[in-house]
Amino acid sequence: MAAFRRLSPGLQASMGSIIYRPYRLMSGAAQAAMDVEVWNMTMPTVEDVQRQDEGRGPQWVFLGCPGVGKGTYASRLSKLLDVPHIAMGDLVRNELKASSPLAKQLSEAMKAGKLLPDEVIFNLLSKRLEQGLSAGERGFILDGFPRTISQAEVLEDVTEIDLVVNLRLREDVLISKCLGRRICSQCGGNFNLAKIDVKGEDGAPSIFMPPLLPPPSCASKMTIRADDTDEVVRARLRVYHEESAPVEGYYRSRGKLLDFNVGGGIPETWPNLLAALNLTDKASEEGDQQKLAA
Ligand SMILES: Nc1ncnc2c1ncn2[C@@H]1O[C@H](COP(=O)(O)OP(=O)(O)O)[C@@H](O)[C@H]1O
Repeated sequence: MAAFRRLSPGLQASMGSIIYRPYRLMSGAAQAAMDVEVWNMTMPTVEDVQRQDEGRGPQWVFLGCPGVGKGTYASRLSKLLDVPHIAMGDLVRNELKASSPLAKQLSEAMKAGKLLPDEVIFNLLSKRLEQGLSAGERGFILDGFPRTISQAEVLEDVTEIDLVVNLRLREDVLISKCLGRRICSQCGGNFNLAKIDVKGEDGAPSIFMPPLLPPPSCASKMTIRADDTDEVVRARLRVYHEESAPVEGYYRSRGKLLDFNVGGGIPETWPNLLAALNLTDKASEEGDQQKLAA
C-alpha cells in the first residue's frame, strides 16, 4: 500500500472504487489456481481465458520498448479474446489535444520522450476503465501501463494481473521501426515505411520485416508522431531501460512474465505469439484453409 500513500487521496479513492469492485469478483480459489498455472507457465487456451469467470475477463499487460509492436499485437489479441485493448499512449494523445496550459506542458514532456506524472496517468486510466465498466466491458489488455515499478505496485494493489507479455526486439530494429512509423490523419490507420532486413550475427537470428505500406487512399495523408524523431526515440529507449525495464523483473519474480522475441513481420510473428500463448485464431486458420484450397 506504500504506493497508494504517495498518491493523492482523491486518486486513491477513484482507483479503489473503480477497479476493486468488479475485478475482485473472481473467487480466491480461482485466483490461486490461476496463479499456479501462470507460475508454471502453462498458458491458458482461448476457451479457458473466455470461460474464466462470469464477472471477470482476462487481465493482461503488454510490456516492451517503443516500436516493438505492443499496439499491433495487443490489438489483435484483444479482438481474439473479446476484451478491450487499452493503449495508454492513445489515451494520453487524445487528452492532450485540448489547449489548456496543463495540456501544453504535458505535451512538451511527451514530445521530449519523458514519462508523464503518475497522477495524470492514473486519472486517465481510471476514467477509461470506468467508461468500460458502464459499457459492460470484461477484462482488458493494457499496453503502455504499468511503465514504472510504482505504477506496477499500484496496479497490483487494486487488481489481479493474470499474464504479462514482454515483447523483445534488437535496438537497431526498434529505432528503424519507430522512424518508419506513419499514421493516416483521416482513418487513423498505422503503417510503417521501414524495410527491416538484418543478418543474424553471434547466434542471433536474421530478421526480415517488409514495410507495411498505406493503400492509395491514405498515402497522401501520412503523419508522423511528434516523438518519433531520431533524438526522441533514443531518449524514449533510455527512459525504457531506466524506468520500465525493472517492471519486467517485477512480474518475472511473480511468475507472470512471458518473454517473446519478435522475429519478423506480422504474418510470421502472429502465429508464433499465439502458439506461445497456446491460443488458436480460428478466423486466420480458416483463412489459411481457404488459401490452401484455392
Ligand atoms: N504509463 C505511462 N506513464 C507515464 N507516461 C506515459 C505512460 N504511458 C504513456 N505515457 C506517455 O505517452 C508517451 C507515448 O506512449 P506510447 O504511445 O505508449 O509510446 P511507445 O511507442 O514509446 O511505447 C510516452 O512516451 C509518455 O510520455
